[in-house]
Amino acid sequence: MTESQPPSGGTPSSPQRSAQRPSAVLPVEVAELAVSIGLVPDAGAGRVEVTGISLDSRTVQPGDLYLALPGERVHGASFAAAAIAAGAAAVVTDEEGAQLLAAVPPVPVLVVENPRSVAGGLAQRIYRHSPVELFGLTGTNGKTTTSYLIRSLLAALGRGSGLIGTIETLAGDTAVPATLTTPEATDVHALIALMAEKSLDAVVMEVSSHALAFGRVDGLVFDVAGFTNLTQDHLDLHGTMEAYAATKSRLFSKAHSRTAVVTVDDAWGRWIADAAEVPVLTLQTEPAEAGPADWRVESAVPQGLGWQIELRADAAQGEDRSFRFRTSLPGRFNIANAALAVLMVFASGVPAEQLQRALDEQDPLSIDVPGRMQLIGREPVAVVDFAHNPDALQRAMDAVRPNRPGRLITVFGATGQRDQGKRPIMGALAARGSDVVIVTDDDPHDEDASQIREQVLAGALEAVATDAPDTLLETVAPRAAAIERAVAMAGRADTILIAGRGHEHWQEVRGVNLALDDRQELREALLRHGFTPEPVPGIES
Ligand SMILES: CC(=O)N[C@H]1[C@@H](OP(=O)(O)OP(=O)(O)OC[C@H]2O[C@@H](n3ccc(=O)[nH]c3=O)[C@H](O)[C@@H]2O)O[C@H](CO)[C@@H](O)[C@@H]1O[C@H](C)C(=O)N[C@@H](C)C(=O)N[C@H](CCC(=O)O)C(=O)O
Ligand SMILES: Nc1ncnc2c1ncn2[C@@H]1O[C@H](COP(=O)(O)OP(=O)(O)OP(=O)(O)O)[C@@H](O)[C@H]1O
Repeated sequence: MTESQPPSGGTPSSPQRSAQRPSAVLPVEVAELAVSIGLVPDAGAGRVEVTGISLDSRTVQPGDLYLALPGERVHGASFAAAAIAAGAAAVVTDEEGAQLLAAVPPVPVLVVENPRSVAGGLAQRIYRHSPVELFGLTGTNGKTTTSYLIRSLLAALGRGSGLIGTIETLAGDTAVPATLTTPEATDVHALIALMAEKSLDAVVMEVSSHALAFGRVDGLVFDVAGFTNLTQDHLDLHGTMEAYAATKSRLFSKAHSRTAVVTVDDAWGRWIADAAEVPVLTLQTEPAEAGPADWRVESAVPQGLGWQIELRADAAQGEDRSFRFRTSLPGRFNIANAALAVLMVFASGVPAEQLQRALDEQDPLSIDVPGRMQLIGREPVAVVDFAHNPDALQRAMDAVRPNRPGRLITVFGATGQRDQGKRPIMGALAARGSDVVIVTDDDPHDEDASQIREQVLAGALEAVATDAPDTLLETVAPRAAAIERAVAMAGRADTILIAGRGHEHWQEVRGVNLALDDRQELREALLRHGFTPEPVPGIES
């Protein structure tokens, strides 16, 4: 099965502010919603009904409840008039928002201390839906890959599932590019209701640490929650690794899950497993880290670009049980992703024999995941990968490093307005792990791109000055030109790794989304230099 169509099958473009909603929502009285958030409704509110909820005036539909949140940049109440003009039937805000509402608005206004904290509960009440099984994944790296693997495995078991994640939301035959990894609570509940309406059996979703910090999954209880790993990222939001881990661990509280599978290859995984309030199956995939675990990867033998894997239950589990399966995905880390996918589906209650049969007969873990270790060329080996934090970059380099004569040429940059501390670390890792490093732009957002490059380069230069003296460093600012440069210097025996943007079709520079797709650029550069690229699903040949 291949999932690498361009989202929506349409022309790749910037993500749209989309409001995917179920088609039929029974109206709910504002008075009932007011009571649910601890307010005493005034007399008029009972007669007003709502059929949807949005926290963005630009996605308000007639009959919506508009949730006016205090933002980092602006208060949502500034857009209440626009929301009401678009058909909002009522507004929920805080004291500050209420002050900002210009005249007396023509719709009921509910005032609460923290409107974000009521978003999930309100959305849940508005979009009541029939039950669907929920799989939720958290961790620094591997969420997207593992969620595609779970979805493919569920399909092999004859179960249709929707997907909510970094790349896109998939609801039946509809694919919409994502703006956030985990959408806001208002949109998450609408999406799940839409998927239930489409008679999907399950929803697989990525739960970012931002989602847990900002209540985006409030009101959701995952039947199976999964943890991949925790390494440095997002410290701009969390401050410390301890705070980052504590935020992740909220997924494993009784409020958010029923059962869990936790990868315990790193100490943070052990910490998450110990802190969990729900029953946990622990999974160990790195043989070197042998410690107690309910399940462990017994063997992983390279096969093609991927792996043949055996996953075995610890004897203490009572039964001699194992699963054998293949994945075509390269890189040692994909052993962990594949094993987690299998165990999460097993933990959902699928009988072991049925699961093994689906693994044997349909090879469901051999799929393409857009922009994740995607092979664009074989001679030179040319790979696009979404690695955008230190651990992912290290693992991506380890996965593609040539075991033959030939150099590793790594092209990457760092994103603006995110965890600045990781920039020099990634520069140093790249310099130590590659023969040539080309520092370029990623998503500078509103930051000065040249300063970001300098911070990356500072780490790389330090590594060259100390323990990587032979590594060649270059800076080529425009990303397309950096890819061209990498291909221009490559011979057939070399390997090119383009890290960072993966599946994305644009680059955000000062609020403007500029069209750019690493896979397309790399493909075209290979052709220009007389190499033969691989066909890439969703990318024009
Ligand atoms: C840091 C963060 O998460 N910020 C989120 C926050 O933005 P903000 O507080 O700056 O909002 P604002 O621009 O001040 O606007 C205030 C309010 O007015 C509303 N508004 C604004 C403009 C308008 O015309 N109409 C309108 O109604 C906004 O929807 C918002 O509710 O509230 C917004 C609306 O809900 C979010 O879109 C926004 O996410 C931004 C886009 C973002 O980039 N978040 C990233 C960091 C994020 O969440 N990433 C994670 C993890 C990714 C990973 O693992 O790599 C994710 O789950 O995607
Ligand atoms: N299990 C893993 N351990 C470490 N690195 C991984 C793992 N899985 C994937 N990676 C690396 O991380 C990159 C991102 O993978 P993926 O998109 O699956 O993770 P993610 O958690 O969804 O990340 P994000 O939330 O940033 O989208 C991959 O391109 C790869 O380089």
